[in-house]
Amino acid sequence: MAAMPVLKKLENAGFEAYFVGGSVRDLLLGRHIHDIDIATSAYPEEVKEEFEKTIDTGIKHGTVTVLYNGGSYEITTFRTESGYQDFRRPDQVTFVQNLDEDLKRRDFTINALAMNTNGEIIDLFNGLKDLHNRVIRAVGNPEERFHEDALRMMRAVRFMSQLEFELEGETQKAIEDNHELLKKISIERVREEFVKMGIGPHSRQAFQIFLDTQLSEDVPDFAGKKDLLSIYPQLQFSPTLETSLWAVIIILLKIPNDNIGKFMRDWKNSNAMADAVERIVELFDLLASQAPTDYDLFKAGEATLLNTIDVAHILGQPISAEALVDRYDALPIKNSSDLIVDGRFLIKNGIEPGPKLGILLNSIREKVVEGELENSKAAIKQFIEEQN
Ligand SMILES: Nc1ccn([C@@H]2O[C@H](COP(=O)(O)OP(=O)(O)OP(=O)(O)O)[C@@H](O)[C@H]2O)c(=O)n1
Repeated sequence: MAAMPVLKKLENAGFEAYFVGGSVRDLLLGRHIHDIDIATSAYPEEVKEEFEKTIDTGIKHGTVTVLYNGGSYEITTFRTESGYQDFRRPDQVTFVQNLDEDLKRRDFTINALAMNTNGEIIDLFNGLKDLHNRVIRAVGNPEERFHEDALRMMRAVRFMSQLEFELEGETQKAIEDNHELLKKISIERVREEFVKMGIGPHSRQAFQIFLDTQLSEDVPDFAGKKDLLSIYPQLQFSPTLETSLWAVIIILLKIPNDNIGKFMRDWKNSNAMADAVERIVELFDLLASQAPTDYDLFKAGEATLLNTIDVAHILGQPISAEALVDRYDALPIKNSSDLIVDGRFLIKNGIEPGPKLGILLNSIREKVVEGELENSKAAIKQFIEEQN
């Protein structure tokens, strides 16, 4: 790891230092590491003495950002948090001289792992076992962890979705019992976790837990809308882009067109995001008003990065995967680039490369566009054989 020299530098200066949190978890899962957090026994002033380029990111909370060898590292003094205010951020930070106390204050076992300069993992709460079994479990008493920071309940469902993990029973129960604490959390912080959940690979499963635990009832705009939102976990495929996620949510919640801008602003989205989402919703409105063909659904899916089946589902015209696959081959084409075959297909079917091939391909395209020939490999193959 290119970050190792940073740990070694702190160690050489006589301090303890460990990689902690998400980077250790993601390293062990083989995931991309985007932020490297380091916990150390050194106080912020001592960290600053060791490195030339530093930024006082959160000096009161013990965090200094260090720029070293082209990388950026958040170095935080071992700490516990005591006296939480409004179930939000720690009110008071107490620096401690050992790693154990620091790890104890963390949210989930898989986020409470540390790694030292020898690459050894410090695992006080069986985080490795939970990583292996793909489980999100609160460190220690889940109620306490959620009272310290209620956002952690959203983080639980976000990690489920992002990492494709299950939620451990006691942790889930504590969310069910304490979901109302989420009301205290700012929409900006909720938004960040909601979006990560919504575009993660396991978002439908996580969304189901978001609804089942009643967390959704404590989120503005979602309260009392469980019935409408319950379509989301039934989608065949989940959004991979923020714009698609918001469009799906707005369509499911039946937000009137005039209110989309306000809804997007209330959720602290940018104007560009709001505009993009409005365009997607307009497309859905258009389709809903004109009995769309399979082709329209397919193209709308392409435009919104959703699955054709989901586009149909969201429009209230459910179609099964089997039915769609049966009809897929026969989709009429409206655009020449949608032809199901190309020159290589003609060559494979006995047409010599050359001008004749080009002419034949053009005439196939014209016939398909005119609806005289089915856009399927079988029909086109038969047509080629008839021409030869
Ligand atoms: N409400 C929170 C937020 C963070 N943490 C701890 O601080 C670490 C870093 O937090 P953060 O950067 O927000 O999340 P990551 O776990 O690193 O995940 P990612 O960066 O992938 O979002 C977490 O791993 C966890 O140990 C916590 O205990 N409670």
